[in-house]
Amino acid sequence: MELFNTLSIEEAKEKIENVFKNSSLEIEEVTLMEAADRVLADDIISPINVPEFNRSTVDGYAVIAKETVGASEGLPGFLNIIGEVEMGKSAIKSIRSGECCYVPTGGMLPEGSDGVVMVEYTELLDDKTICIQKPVAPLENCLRKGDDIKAGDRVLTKGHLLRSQDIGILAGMGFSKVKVYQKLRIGIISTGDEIVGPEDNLKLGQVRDMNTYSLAAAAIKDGCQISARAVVQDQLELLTQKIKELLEISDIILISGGSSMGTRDITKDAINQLGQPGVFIHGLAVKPGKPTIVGKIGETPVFGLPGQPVSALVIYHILVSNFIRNLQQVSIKQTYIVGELAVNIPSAAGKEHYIMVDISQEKEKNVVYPIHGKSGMLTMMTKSKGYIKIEKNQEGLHKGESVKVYIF
Ligand SMILES: Nc1nc2c(c(=O)[nH]1)N[C@H]1C(S)=C(S)[C@@H](COP(=O)(O)OP(=O)(O)OC[C@H]3O[C@@H](n4cnc5c(N)ncnc54)[C@H](O)[C@@H]3O)O[C@H]1N2
Ligand code: MOO
Repeated sequence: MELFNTLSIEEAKEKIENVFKNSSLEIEEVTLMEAADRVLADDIISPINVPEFNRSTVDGYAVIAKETVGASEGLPGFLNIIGEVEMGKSAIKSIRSGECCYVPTGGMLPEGSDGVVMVEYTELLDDKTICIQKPVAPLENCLRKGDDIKAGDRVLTKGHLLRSQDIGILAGMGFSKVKVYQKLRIGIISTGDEIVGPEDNLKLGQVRDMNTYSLAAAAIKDGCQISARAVVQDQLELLTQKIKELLEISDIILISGGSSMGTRDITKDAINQLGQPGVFIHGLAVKPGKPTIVGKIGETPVFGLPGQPVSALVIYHILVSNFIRNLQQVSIKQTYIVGELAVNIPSAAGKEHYIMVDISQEKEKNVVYPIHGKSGMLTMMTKSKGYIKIEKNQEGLHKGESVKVYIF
Protein backbone atom coordinates (compact mmCIF):
# COMPACT_ATOMS: atom_id res chain seq x y z
CA MET A 1 0.00 0.00 0.00
CA GLU A 2 1.39 3.39 -0.99
CA LEU A 3 0.60 6.18 1.49
CA PHE A 4 1.46 9.87 1.45
CA ASN A 5 4.58 10.73 3.39
CA THR A 6 3.18 13.95 4.80
CA LEU A 7 5.25 16.96 5.88
CA SER A 8 4.03 19.97 7.81
CA ILE A 9 3.92 23.26 5.91
CA GLU A 10 6.93 24.53 7.87
CA GLU A 11 8.91 21.38 7.02
CA ALA A 12 7.89 21.69 3.38
CA LYS A 13 8.92 25.37 3.26
CA GLU A 14 12.29 24.51 4.77
CA LYS A 15 12.86 21.67 2.32
CA ILE A 16 11.90 23.83 -0.66
CA GLU A 17 14.14 26.64 0.54
CA ASN A 18 17.00 24.20 0.89
CA VAL A 19 16.52 22.64 -2.55
CA PHE A 20 16.38 26.07 -4.24
CA LYS A 21 18.90 27.86 -2.03
CA ASN A 22 21.13 28.66 -5.01
CA SER A 23 18.35 30.16 -7.11
CA SER A 24 18.41 33.89 -7.60
CA LEU A 25 16.62 36.41 -9.75
CA GLU A 26 18.10 38.67 -12.39
CA ILE A 27 17.89 42.40 -11.88
CA GLU A 28 16.40 44.78 -14.43
CA GLU A 29 15.85 48.50 -14.67
CA VAL A 30 12.29 49.72 -15.21
CA THR A 31 10.66 53.13 -15.51
CA LEU A 32 8.61 54.41 -12.58
CA MET A 33 5.42 53.78 -14.54
CA GLU A 34 6.30 50.07 -14.63
CA ALA A 35 7.61 49.83 -11.07
CA ALA A 36 4.42 49.43 -8.99
CA ASP A 37 4.21 46.04 -7.22
CA ARG A 38 7.82 45.24 -8.18
CA VAL A 39 10.52 44.47 -5.63
CA LEU A 40 13.46 46.85 -5.24
CA ALA A 41 16.83 45.28 -5.94
CA ASP A 42 18.83 48.18 -4.48
CA ASP A 43 18.71 50.55 -1.52
CA ILE A 44 17.48 54.01 -2.48
CA ILE A 45 19.57 56.87 -1.10
CA SER A 46 18.21 60.33 -1.65
CA PRO A 47 20.48 62.61 -3.68
CA ILE A 48 18.56 65.70 -2.52
CA ASN A 49 16.69 67.28 0.37
CA VAL A 50 12.91 67.06 0.10
CA PRO A 51 11.65 69.72 0.12
CA GLU A 52 14.61 71.51 -1.33
CA PHE A 53 13.68 74.88 0.19
CA ASN A 54 11.68 76.19 3.17
CA ARG A 55 8.02 76.22 2.14
CA SER A 56 4.77 77.61 3.44
CA THR A 57 2.01 75.06 4.08
CA VAL A 58 -0.73 77.72 3.92
CA ASP A 59 -1.74 80.83 1.99
CA GLY A 60 -0.68 83.72 4.20
CA TYR A 61 1.99 86.16 5.26
CA ALA A 62 5.53 85.07 6.05
CA VAL A 63 6.61 86.81 9.25
CA ILE A 64 9.21 86.79 11.99
CA ALA A 65 7.24 84.67 14.48
CA LYS A 66 8.35 86.50 17.62
CA GLU A 67 6.97 89.77 16.23
CA THR A 68 3.42 88.32 16.29
CA VAL A 69 3.44 87.43 20.01
CA GLY A 70 0.30 88.72 21.72
CA ALA A 71 -1.48 89.72 18.48
CA SER A 72 -5.28 89.38 18.69
CA GLU A 73 -8.40 90.74 17.00
CA GLY A 74 -8.71 93.41 19.72
CA LEU A 75 -5.01 94.24 19.76
CA PRO A 76 -3.56 93.41 16.33
CA GLY A 77 0.06 93.77 15.26
CA PHE A 78 0.92 95.86 12.21
CA LEU A 79 3.43 94.80 9.53
CA ASN A 80 4.63 96.30 6.25
CA ILE A 81 4.08 94.13 3.17
CA ILE A 82 7.27 94.02 1.13
CA GLY A 83 5.88 91.96 -1.74
CA GLU A 84 4.58 88.58 -2.91
CA VAL A 85 6.34 85.26 -3.53
CA GLU A 86 5.54 83.61 -6.85
CA MET A 87 5.12 79.82 -7.13
CA GLY A 88 8.04 78.07 -8.79
CA LYS A 89 10.33 81.06 -8.23
CA SER A 90 12.77 81.80 -5.47
CA ALA A 91 11.83 84.44 -2.91
CA ILE A 92 14.17 87.28 -3.82
CA LYS A 93 13.54 89.59 -0.97
CA SER A 94 14.41 88.89 2.65
CA ILE A 95 12.37 90.01 5.62
CA ARG A 96 13.55 92.40 8.29
CA SER A 97 11.95 93.50 11.54
CA GLY A 98 8.46 94.97 11.05
CA GLU A 99 8.01 93.37 7.60
CA CYS A 100 6.04 90.52 6.07
CA CYS A 101 5.59 89.01 2.60
CA TYR A 102 2.61 87.26 0.98
CA VAL A 103 3.30 83.54 0.29
CA PRO A 104 0.94 81.05 -1.38
CA THR A 105 0.72 77.42 -0.14
CA GLY A 106 3.94 75.68 -1.17
CA GLY A 107 5.70 78.95 -1.96
CA MET A 108 9.28 79.63 -0.83
CA LEU A 109 9.69 81.40 2.50
CA PRO A 110 11.72 84.59 2.23
CA GLU A 111 15.02 84.67 4.11
CA GLY A 112 14.52 85.92 7.66
CA SER A 113 10.93 84.65 8.06
CA ASP A 114 10.17 81.68 10.32
CA GLY A 115 6.37 81.44 10.41
CA VAL A 116 3.29 82.09 8.27
CA VAL A 117 0.07 83.74 9.45
CA MET A 118 -2.94 82.39 7.52
CA VAL A 119 -4.75 85.07 5.46
CA GLU A 120 -7.94 84.52 7.46
CA TYR A 121 -6.17 85.89 10.56
CA THR A 122 -5.03 89.08 8.83
CA GLU A 123 -6.69 92.19 7.51
CA LEU A 124 -5.40 94.38 4.72
CA LEU A 125 -5.31 98.01 5.85
CA ASP A 126 -3.86 99.39 2.62
CA ASP A 127 -1.74 97.82 -0.12
CA LYS A 128 1.39 98.23 2.03
CA THR A 129 0.11 97.28 5.51
CA ILE A 130 -1.69 94.35 7.17
CA CYS A 131 -2.81 93.82 10.69
CA ILE A 132 -2.09 90.43 12.28
CA GLN A 133 -4.88 89.11 14.48
CA LYS A 134 -3.32 85.85 15.68
CA PRO A 135 0.25 84.98 16.68
CA VAL A 136 2.25 82.16 15.09
CA ALA A 137 4.90 80.06 16.81
CA PRO A 138 8.32 79.66 15.19
CA LEU A 139 8.07 77.16 12.26
CA GLU A 140 4.25 77.20 12.39
CA ASN A 141 2.70 76.60 8.95
CA CYS A 142 6.13 75.89 7.45
CA LEU A 143 7.89 72.84 6.00
CA ARG A 144 11.63 73.29 6.29
CA LYS A 145 14.24 72.17 3.79
CA GLY A 146 14.90 68.45 4.35
CA ASP A 147 11.92 68.00 6.76
CA ASP A 148 10.66 65.05 4.67
CA ILE A 149 13.98 63.64 3.44
CA LYS A 150 17.58 64.72 4.07
CA ALA A 151 20.11 64.30 1.25
CA GLY A 152 21.88 60.98 1.93
CA ASP A 153 18.90 59.40 3.79
CA ARG A 154 18.23 55.73 2.98
CA VAL A 155 14.58 56.11 2.00
CA LEU A 156 13.76 52.60 0.71
CA THR A 157 15.66 49.36 1.15
CA LYS A 158 16.39 46.40 -1.11
CA GLY A 159 13.52 43.90 -0.91
CA HIS A 160 10.88 46.61 -0.56
CA LEU A 161 7.67 45.94 -2.46
CA LEU A 162 6.93 49.19 -4.27
CA ARG A 163 3.56 50.74 -3.51
CA SER A 164 1.95 53.90 -4.89
CA GLN A 165 3.47 56.15 -2.20
CA ASP A 166 6.93 54.67 -2.87
CA ILE A 167 6.63 55.41 -6.59
CA GLY A 168 5.63 58.98 -5.69
CA ILE A 169 8.61 59.55 -3.40
CA LEU A 170 10.99 58.07 -6.01
CA ALA A 171 9.69 60.64 -8.47
CA GLY A 172 10.06 63.34 -5.80
CA MET A 173 13.74 62.45 -5.37
CA GLY A 174 14.31 62.64 -9.12
CA PHE A 175 14.51 58.95 -10.00
CA SER A 176 12.89 58.12 -13.33
CA LYS A 177 14.04 54.46 -13.35
CA VAL A 178 14.70 51.91 -10.59
CA LYS A 179 16.37 48.52 -10.34
CA VAL A 180 13.93 45.72 -9.51
CA TYR A 181 14.03 41.95 -9.55
CA GLN A 182 12.95 40.31 -12.79
CA LYS A 183 9.31 39.31 -13.12
CA LEU A 184 9.05 35.57 -12.61
CA ARG A 185 7.53 33.76 -15.59
CA ILE A 186 4.91 31.27 -14.46
CA GLY A 187 3.71 28.42 -16.69
CA ILE A 188 0.32 27.00 -15.72
CA ILE A 189 -1.07 23.59 -16.69
CA SER A 190 -4.49 22.29 -15.70
CA THR A 191 -4.85 18.55 -16.14
CA GLY A 192 -7.96 16.41 -16.56
CA ASP A 193 -9.97 14.79 -19.36
CA GLU A 194 -13.03 16.53 -17.95
CA ILE A 195 -11.62 20.08 -18.01
CA VAL A 196 -12.96 22.59 -20.56
CA GLY A 197 -12.46 26.35 -20.89
CA PRO A 198 -14.87 28.99 -19.57
CA GLU A 199 -15.84 29.82 -23.17
CA ASP A 200 -16.69 26.19 -24.10
CA ASN A 201 -20.11 24.54 -24.02
CA LEU A 202 -20.36 22.26 -21.02
CA LYS A 203 -21.33 18.63 -21.66
CA LEU A 204 -22.54 16.46 -18.80
CA GLY A 205 -19.53 15.20 -16.85
CA GLN A 206 -17.27 18.05 -17.89
CA VAL A 207 -15.93 20.71 -15.55
CA ARG A 208 -14.93 24.27 -16.39
CA ASP A 209 -11.33 25.18 -15.74
CA MET A 210 -11.16 27.42 -12.68
CA ASN A 211 -7.61 26.68 -11.51
CA THR A 212 -5.79 28.16 -14.51
CA TYR A 213 -7.54 31.45 -13.93
CA SER A 214 -7.43 31.63 -10.13
CA LEU A 215 -3.74 30.62 -10.05
CA ALA A 216 -2.83 33.05 -12.85
CA ALA A 217 -4.58 35.90 -11.03
CA ALA A 218 -2.81 35.03 -7.76
CA ALA A 219 0.60 34.87 -9.48
CA ILE A 220 0.04 38.20 -11.25
CA LYS A 221 -0.89 39.74 -7.89
CA ASP A 222 2.45 38.43 -6.59
CA GLY A 223 4.26 40.40 -9.32
CA CYS A 224 4.71 37.49 -11.76
CA GLN A 225 3.82 37.15 -15.44
CA ILE A 226 2.15 34.17 -17.06
CA SER A 227 4.44 32.65 -19.70
CA ALA A 228 1.90 30.11 -20.98
CA ARG A 229 -1.19 28.21 -19.93
CA ALA A 230 -2.60 24.95 -21.17
CA VAL A 231 -5.21 22.33 -20.42
CA VAL A 232 -3.81 18.82 -20.82
CA GLN A 233 -5.61 15.48 -20.81
CA ASP A 234 -4.69 12.76 -18.32
CA GLN A 235 -2.06 11.12 -20.53
CA LEU A 236 1.51 10.84 -19.38
CA GLU A 237 3.08 11.58 -22.82
CA LEU A 238 0.90 14.66 -23.35
CA LEU A 239 1.64 16.05 -19.89
CA THR A 240 5.38 15.32 -20.17
CA GLN A 241 5.49 17.03 -23.57
CA LYS A 242 3.64 20.11 -22.30
CA ILE A 243 5.87 20.46 -19.22
CA LYS A 244 8.92 20.19 -21.52
CA GLU A 245 7.56 23.03 -23.68
CA LEU A 246 6.83 25.23 -20.65
CA LEU A 247 10.27 24.60 -19.15
CA GLU A 248 11.77 26.54 -22.06
CA ILE A 249 9.86 29.72 -21.23
CA SER A 250 9.07 29.55 -17.50
CA ASP A 251 10.84 30.09 -14.19
CA ILE A 252 8.20 28.16 -12.21
CA ILE A 253 5.58 25.65 -13.39
CA LEU A 254 2.26 25.15 -11.63
CA ILE A 255 0.29 22.02 -12.51
CA SER A 256 -3.13 21.42 -11.01
CA GLY A 257 -4.92 18.09 -10.81
CA GLY A 258 -3.57 14.55 -11.02
CA SER A 259 -1.76 14.92 -7.71
CA SER A 260 -3.49 12.11 -5.85
CA MET A 261 -3.08 8.33 -5.99
CA GLY A 262 -5.61 7.36 -8.67
CA THR A 263 -4.74 5.66 -11.94
CA ARG A 264 -5.16 8.99 -13.76
CA ASP A 265 -2.90 10.84 -11.35
CA ILE A 266 0.18 11.23 -13.49
CA THR A 267 1.70 14.54 -12.40
CA LYS A 268 4.31 12.90 -10.19
CA ASP A 269 5.39 10.46 -12.94
CA ALA A 270 5.60 13.22 -15.54
CA ILE A 271 7.86 15.35 -13.32
CA ASN A 272 10.05 12.35 -12.45
CA GLN A 273 10.41 11.38 -16.13
CA LEU A 274 11.74 14.80 -17.05
CA GLY A 275 14.87 14.82 -15.00
CA GLN A 276 16.69 14.95 -11.73
CA PRO A 277 16.04 15.45 -8.89
CA GLY A 278 12.30 15.17 -9.74
CA VAL A 279 9.64 15.02 -7.04
CA PHE A 280 11.00 15.64 -3.54
CA ILE A 281 7.70 16.26 -1.70
CA HIS A 282 4.45 14.35 -2.17
CA GLY A 283 1.97 14.87 0.61
CA LEU A 284 1.45 17.56 3.24
CA ALA A 285 -0.12 17.20 6.69
CA VAL A 286 -2.67 19.91 5.83
CA LYS A 287 -6.32 20.20 5.03
CA PRO A 288 -7.07 21.12 2.32
CA GLY A 289 -4.18 20.24 0.07
CA LYS A 290 -2.92 16.87 1.30
CA PRO A 291 -1.71 15.42 -2.05
CA THR A 292 0.49 18.43 -2.96
CA ILE A 293 3.61 17.64 -5.02
CA VAL A 294 6.81 19.67 -5.21
CA GLY A 295 9.58 18.82 -7.64
CA LYS A 296 12.58 20.20 -9.46
CA ILE A 297 13.37 19.59 -13.12
CA GLY A 298 16.86 20.83 -13.88
CA GLU A 299 16.79 24.13 -12.02
CA THR A 300 13.05 24.77 -12.41
CA PRO A 301 10.62 24.41 -9.51
CA VAL A 302 7.43 22.51 -10.38
CA PHE A 303 4.41 22.51 -8.05
CA GLY A 304 1.76 19.82 -8.48
CA LEU A 305 -1.29 21.33 -6.81
CA PRO A 306 -4.41 19.32 -5.97
CA GLY A 307 -7.15 19.64 -8.57
CA GLN A 308 -9.85 20.71 -6.15
CA PRO A 309 -10.15 24.48 -6.73
CA VAL A 310 -10.01 25.45 -3.04
CA SER A 311 -7.07 23.12 -2.34
CA ALA A 312 -5.10 24.45 -5.35
CA LEU A 313 -5.57 28.09 -4.37
CA VAL A 314 -4.99 27.55 -0.63
CA ILE A 315 -1.72 25.73 -1.35
CA TYR A 316 -0.77 28.55 -3.69
CA HIS A 317 -1.32 31.05 -0.84
CA ILE A 318 0.41 29.12 1.92
CA LEU A 319 3.28 27.54 -0.01
CA VAL A 320 3.83 28.84 -3.56
CA SER A 321 3.33 32.52 -2.74
CA ASN A 322 5.79 32.22 0.13
CA PHE A 323 8.35 30.62 -2.21
CA ILE A 324 7.87 33.38 -4.81
CA ARG A 325 8.20 36.12 -2.17
CA ASN A 326 11.41 34.53 -0.87
CA LEU A 327 12.86 34.33 -4.38
CA GLN A 328 11.95 37.99 -4.94
CA GLN A 329 13.60 38.74 -1.58
CA VAL A 330 10.53 40.64 -0.40
CA SER A 331 11.22 41.92 3.08
CA ILE A 332 7.66 42.11 4.44
CA LYS A 333 5.94 39.11 5.96
CA GLN A 334 2.33 38.27 5.20
CA THR A 335 -0.02 40.71 6.93
CA TYR A 336 -2.90 39.61 9.11
CA ILE A 337 -5.82 41.05 11.03
CA VAL A 338 -6.54 39.90 14.57
CA GLY A 339 -10.15 39.04 15.39
CA GLU A 340 -12.33 37.15 17.79
CA LEU A 341 -13.87 33.82 16.77
CA ALA A 342 -17.68 33.94 16.64
CA VAL A 343 -18.14 30.17 17.11
CA ASN A 344 -16.25 27.02 18.11
CA ILE A 345 -14.36 25.37 15.22
CA PRO A 346 -13.70 21.66 15.72
CA SER A 347 -10.76 19.91 14.02
CA ALA A 348 -8.89 16.65 14.40
CA ALA A 349 -5.30 16.87 15.62
CA GLY A 350 -2.53 15.53 13.35
CA LYS A 351 -2.70 18.04 10.50
CA GLU A 352 -2.81 21.78 10.05
CA HIS A 353 -6.24 23.00 9.07
CA TYR A 354 -6.77 26.13 7.02
CA ILE A 355 -10.25 27.55 7.56
CA MET A 356 -11.75 30.16 5.25
CA VAL A 357 -13.28 33.04 7.21
CA ASP A 358 -15.25 36.23 6.83
CA ILE A 359 -14.76 39.20 9.14
CA SER A 360 -17.43 41.53 10.40
CA GLN A 361 -16.86 44.67 12.44
CA GLU A 362 -19.10 44.50 15.48
CA LYS A 363 -18.88 46.88 18.46
CA GLU A 364 -15.35 47.99 17.57
CA LYS A 365 -14.21 44.37 17.28
CA ASN A 366 -13.29 42.16 14.32
CA VAL A 367 -15.55 39.14 14.63
CA VAL A 368 -14.39 36.12 12.62
CA TYR A 369 -16.89 33.69 11.07
CA PRO A 370 -15.84 30.40 9.46
CA ILE A 371 -17.14 29.76 5.94
CA HIS A 372 -17.80 26.05 5.64
CA GLY A 373 -17.71 23.90 2.53
CA LYS A 374 -15.77 21.23 0.69
CA SER A 375 -12.59 21.76 -1.29
CA GLY A 376 -14.51 21.49 -4.59
CA MET A 377 -16.63 24.52 -3.65
CA LEU A 378 -14.69 27.65 -4.60
CA THR A 379 -17.40 30.04 -3.35
CA MET A 380 -16.04 29.13 0.08
CA MET A 381 -13.19 31.46 -0.84
CA THR A 382 -15.23 34.08 -2.68
CA LYS A 383 -17.30 34.55 0.49
CA SER A 384 -14.15 34.82 2.61
CA LYS A 385 -11.75 37.67 3.35
CA GLY A 386 -8.95 35.33 4.35
CA TYR A 387 -8.06 32.23 6.27
CA ILE A 388 -7.06 31.19 9.77
CA LYS A 389 -4.77 28.33 10.67
CA ILE A 390 -5.38 25.62 13.26
CA GLU A 391 -2.08 24.08 14.34
CA LYS A 392 -1.35 20.38 13.97
CA ASN A 393 -1.45 19.71 17.70
CA GLN A 394 -4.67 21.66 18.34
CA GLU A 395 -8.11 20.10 18.51
CA GLY A 396 -10.12 23.00 17.22
CA LEU A 397 -10.52 26.58 18.37
CA HIS A 398 -12.95 28.06 20.86
CA LYS A 399 -15.54 30.81 20.46
CA GLY A 400 -14.09 34.11 21.73
CA GLU A 401 -10.50 33.05 21.04
CA SER A 402 -8.25 35.60 19.39
CA VAL A 403 -7.16 34.49 15.88
CA LYS A 404 -4.98 35.85 13.10
CA VAL A 405 -6.78 36.20 9.77
CA TYR A 406 -4.41 36.14 6.79
CA ILE A 407 -6.05 38.26 4.11
CA PHE A 408 -6.12 37.13 0.51
N1 LIG B 1 -7.71 7.45 -2.67
C1 LIG B 1 -7.50 8.74 -2.41
N2 LIG B 1 -8.18 9.62 -3.14
C2 LIG B 1 -8.02 10.92 -2.91
C3 LIG B 1 -7.13 11.35 -1.91
C4 LIG B 1 -6.43 10.39 -1.15
O1 LIG B 1 -5.63 10.70 -0.27
N3 LIG B 1 -6.62 9.11 -1.49
N4 LIG B 1 -7.01 12.70 -1.69
C5 LIG B 1 -8.13 13.52 -2.05
C6 LIG B 1 -7.79 14.91 -1.97
S1 LIG B 1 -7.57 15.52 -0.42
C7 LIG B 1 -7.75 15.72 -3.04
S2 LIG B 1 -7.51 17.39 -2.83
C8 LIG B 1 -7.93 15.25 -4.40
C9 LIG B 1 -6.82 15.79 -5.31
O2 LIG B 1 -6.97 15.18 -6.51
P1 LIG B 1 -6.09 15.43 -7.79
O3 LIG B 1 -5.06 16.46 -7.53
O4 LIG B 1 -5.64 14.15 -8.27
O5 LIG B 1 -7.12 16.18 -8.73
P2 LIG B 1 -8.13 15.58 -9.79
O6 LIG B 1 -8.54 14.21 -9.39
O7 LIG B 1 -7.56 15.79 -11.11
O8 LIG B 1 -9.32 16.57 -9.55
C10 LIG B 1 -10.01 16.69 -8.34
C11 LIG B 1 -11.29 17.48 -8.57
O9 LIG B 1 -10.99 18.79 -8.95
C12 LIG B 1 -11.57 19.10 -10.22
N5 LIG B 1 -10.63 19.92 -10.99
C13 LIG B 1 -9.41 19.49 -11.42
N6 LIG B 1 -8.82 20.49 -12.13
C14 LIG B 1 -9.68 21.52 -12.13
C15 LIG B 1 -9.63 22.81 -12.72
N7 LIG B 1 -8.59 23.23 -13.43
N8 LIG B 1 -10.69 23.64 -12.53
C16 LIG B 1 -11.77 23.23 -11.83
N9 LIG B 1 -11.85 22.02 -11.24
C17 LIG B 1 -10.84 21.16 -11.41
C18 LIG B 1 -11.76 17.77 -10.88
O10 LIG B 1 -12.72 17.81 -11.87
C19 LIG B 1 -12.14 16.90 -9.70
O11 LIG B 1 -13.49 17.08 -9.39
O12 LIG B 1 -7.87 13.85 -4.41
C20 LIG B 1 -8.69 13.22 -3.44
N10 LIG B 1 -8.69 11.84 -3.70
O1 MOO C 1 -6.99 18.05 0.81
MO1 MOO C 1 -8.09 17.80 -0.42
O2 MOO C 1 -7.19 19.10 -0.78
O3 MOO C 1 -9.18 17.77 0.91
O4 MOO C 1 -9.48 18.49 -0.92
